[in-house]
Amino acid sequence: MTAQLNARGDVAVLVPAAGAGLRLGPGGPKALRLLAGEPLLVHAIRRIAAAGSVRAIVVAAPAGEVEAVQELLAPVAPVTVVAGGAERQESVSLALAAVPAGVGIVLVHDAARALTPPQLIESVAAAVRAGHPAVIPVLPVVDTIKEVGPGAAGPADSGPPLEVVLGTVDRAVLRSVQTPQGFRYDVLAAAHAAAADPLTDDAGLVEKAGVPVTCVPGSELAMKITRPLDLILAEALLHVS
Ligand SMILES: Nc1ccn([C@@H]2O[C@H](COP(=O)(O)OP(=O)(O)OP(=O)(O)O)[C@@H](O)[C@H]2O)c(=O)n1
Ligand SMILES: C[C@](O)(CO)[C@H](O)COP(=O)(O)O
Repeated sequence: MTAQLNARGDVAVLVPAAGAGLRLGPGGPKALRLLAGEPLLVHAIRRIAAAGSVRAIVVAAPAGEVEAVQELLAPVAPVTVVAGGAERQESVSLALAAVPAGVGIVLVHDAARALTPPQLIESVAAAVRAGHPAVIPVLPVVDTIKEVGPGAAGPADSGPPLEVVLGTVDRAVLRSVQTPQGFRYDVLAAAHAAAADPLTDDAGLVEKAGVPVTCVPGSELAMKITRPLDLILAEALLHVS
């Protein structure tokens, strides 16, 4: 059944879904790869549409797949589909240009975080609504983190030189960053308009503009499906998400 979005909602969600998924290996664009028989993008859109504040969804699809993605998502939820760009940041900018007038809050959410619960979408939106201009979900870093550099070359037949440790970073002040990342519409639009070099996330652009970015607790279910093992983990998580 097609989900209905909330016509009185104040949130638009941009879904960058145009990546190749090189780290996942061969098999076509990542957003269209199957998880339990359905494309990752379908899993992601279903969960976004279940978040009660969402009024509009704009998907940035791989350039050659716009019509196919429109057909794929039509039975899932009402979405606008645009062609994405060569970099994630460009895909987000192109989707931002298609946001309907009057939306106050924009969330940017990776299709690759396909199992993100609607509650996380709502908690990010609520923090923006409460007055924070930019909000990101984060998790603590669970491994010990080392700074490394190139080591000295070993014996001629021992392969490339191994890295050496330069120091141990204080992980207590580090966070692993997820999506959805939420912004006041004007803050995100200004940050993208001023963007020079591509960055890996939208909060990075907003930081550069000097706007404070606030953290809320993330979710293990919002893991990014990046490498082949992640697909296996995601399949195991489906019954709890
Ligand atoms: N040109 C791009 C690159 C990425 N993305 C999207 O940004 C999200 C996060 O990117 P990532 O997981 O790094 O995806 P890929 O770029 O596809 O992965 P890889 O680097 O392994 O190719 C994904 O939903 C991806 O589809 C996008 O819309 N447009
Ligand atoms: C936006 C993001 O998901 C935050 O963790 C991430 O930066 C996406 O891109 P990456 O190239 O996989 O870092």
